[in-house]
Amino acid sequence: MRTSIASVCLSGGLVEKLHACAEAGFDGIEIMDADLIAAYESPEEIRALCHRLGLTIDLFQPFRDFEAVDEATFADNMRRARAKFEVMQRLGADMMLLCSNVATATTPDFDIAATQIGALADLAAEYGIDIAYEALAWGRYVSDYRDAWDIVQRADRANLGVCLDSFHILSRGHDPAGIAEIDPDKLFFLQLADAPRMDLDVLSWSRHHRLFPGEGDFDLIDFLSHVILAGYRGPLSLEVFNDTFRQTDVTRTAAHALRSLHWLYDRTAAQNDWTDLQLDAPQPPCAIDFVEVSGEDLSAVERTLSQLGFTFGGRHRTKAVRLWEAGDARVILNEQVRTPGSRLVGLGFEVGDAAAAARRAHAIGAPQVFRRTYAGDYELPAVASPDGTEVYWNSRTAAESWLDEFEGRVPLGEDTAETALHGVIDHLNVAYPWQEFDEAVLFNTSVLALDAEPASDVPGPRGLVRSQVMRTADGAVRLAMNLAPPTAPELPRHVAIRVDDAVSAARRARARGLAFLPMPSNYYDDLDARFGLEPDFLAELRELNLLYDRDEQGSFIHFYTPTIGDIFWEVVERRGTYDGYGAASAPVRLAAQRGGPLL
Ligand SMILES: O=C(O)c1ccc(O)c(O)c1
Ligand SMILES: [Mg+2]
Repeated sequence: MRTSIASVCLSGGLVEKLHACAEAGFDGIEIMDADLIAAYESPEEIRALCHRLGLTIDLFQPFRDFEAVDEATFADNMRRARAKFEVMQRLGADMMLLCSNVATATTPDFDIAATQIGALADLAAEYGIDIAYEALAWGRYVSDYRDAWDIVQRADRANLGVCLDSFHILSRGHDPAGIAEIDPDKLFFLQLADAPRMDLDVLSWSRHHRLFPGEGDFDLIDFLSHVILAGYRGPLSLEVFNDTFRQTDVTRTAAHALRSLHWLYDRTAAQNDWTDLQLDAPQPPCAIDFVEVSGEDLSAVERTLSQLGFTFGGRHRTKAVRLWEAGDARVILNEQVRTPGSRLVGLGFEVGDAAAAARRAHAIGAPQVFRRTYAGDYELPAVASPDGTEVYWNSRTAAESWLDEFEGRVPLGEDTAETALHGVIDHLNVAYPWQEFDEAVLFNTSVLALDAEPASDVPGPRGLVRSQVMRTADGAVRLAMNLAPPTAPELPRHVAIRVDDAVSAARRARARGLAFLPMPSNYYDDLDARFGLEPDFLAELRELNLLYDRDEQGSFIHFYTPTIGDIFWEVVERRGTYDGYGAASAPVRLAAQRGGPLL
């Protein structure tokens, strides 16, 4: 599989973009005319640079508003075309993308369009150039790839074919099954982009909101299957118009872009049982094994954990690292760093095959993390997520476990076993700055093998907070992602522990002196209005600062600790088959965290 990327996906000048693409490992590039026009380097210099970097120029694009026009416009369009063919010849580019006319077309007659495009192809042939005709979703008379193919057939030139772009096809809901009808020799080029489902005019949607594969809602695995089964053998090229990616670090975006293609190709090959599969199978995690918090002095975190009912799980035999446990919820406190505060820096997953998970992650391009280990320590393979959080995998068994590295654990006595907190890590909640969010979604899909739930917007005191949960199908692992508002890029992270009885857990925590995040009294009046709760139950919720939600599947009781450093803790109880996160209470919680009387 050859990989390519349109220069429009990246930020900066053309030379910078070419360097970033080569460094990331792309095979080729689509050069956007606008990027060339704005460059001080001549076409010959760009050609030489691409050659030196080992990049092929797979496409020169776009050429616009050409076909189905009146005679005078046609003559001028041919003059324009000749000028661009001359530039392409100097560049050494041998395929031009022709977009369907969105502005100047005056006739819906496909024969006229075909005659004019045929003349363009004949002119291109003089320069040894191929024309790939693409139906833009908002084209005036041609907005469906099947119509573009119709016109290409009518024109019938050897150097004329179609360019398929997943955005234009899937945004309009056109069935990709029709790709099988196209002569494979006429499948000249393929552009791939994902996008979130949106209720927006298709032009704005395309120009601002395209995403890399795996980050949006399109079924690109199905789409790519159709294209490859139809016989396409050209490069897989990314064409993602997105305001964020055009403002972020070009090297990082290029690397991230290539990961999205590797992921897409791997999943498509796996779905079709193609035997040239090179990557290990994804390893969806079975559970969150631990979270790791670091800081030079974590005594305040330790106090909160102990008030919550966590018990001391031992001291690492060689490092300044301690373990706290609440049943199967494990927190590692790492004081080996010299940074103040406390940060959630790592998490561990239990998986079927940790080595396979790590091999796959590295093949997709996730950066490996090396941790200093000592003789007898377990080697947990790990990668760094885009925000720097370290993710560890382990196929822990009763016989062999990193837990054995901890000494001095306090066994639970008869009395403490009764009152200690006992649970599992239900979910983590992490906020991302706007420029890192989509990259994090792709990481969670491609490297961690999690699936995205539909995104939603939660009203917070500083505006809507985009919220997206990524999880395993069985819900055993859930990562809740928030898009931090630009004014608060460092929103605290939180860890939610699931227990069987959150009310008792809250009572015991309060008896141990835990300060809860206080909820406004109005919140409880509203709960009563919404749910008509038993007076005693409502009083208990109010007394303990508990939050509550209910839907057809069940109910949800939970509470929060105040924030320490940039982390806080949540205790949750899911009743029935409740599967949410108490979204209706989130605005109140966010407001309480910002202005609550104890903070
Ligand atoms: O938005 C556009 O104009 C545009 C241009 C070229 C493309 O390949 C495309 O998909 C869209
Ligand atoms: Mg396109």
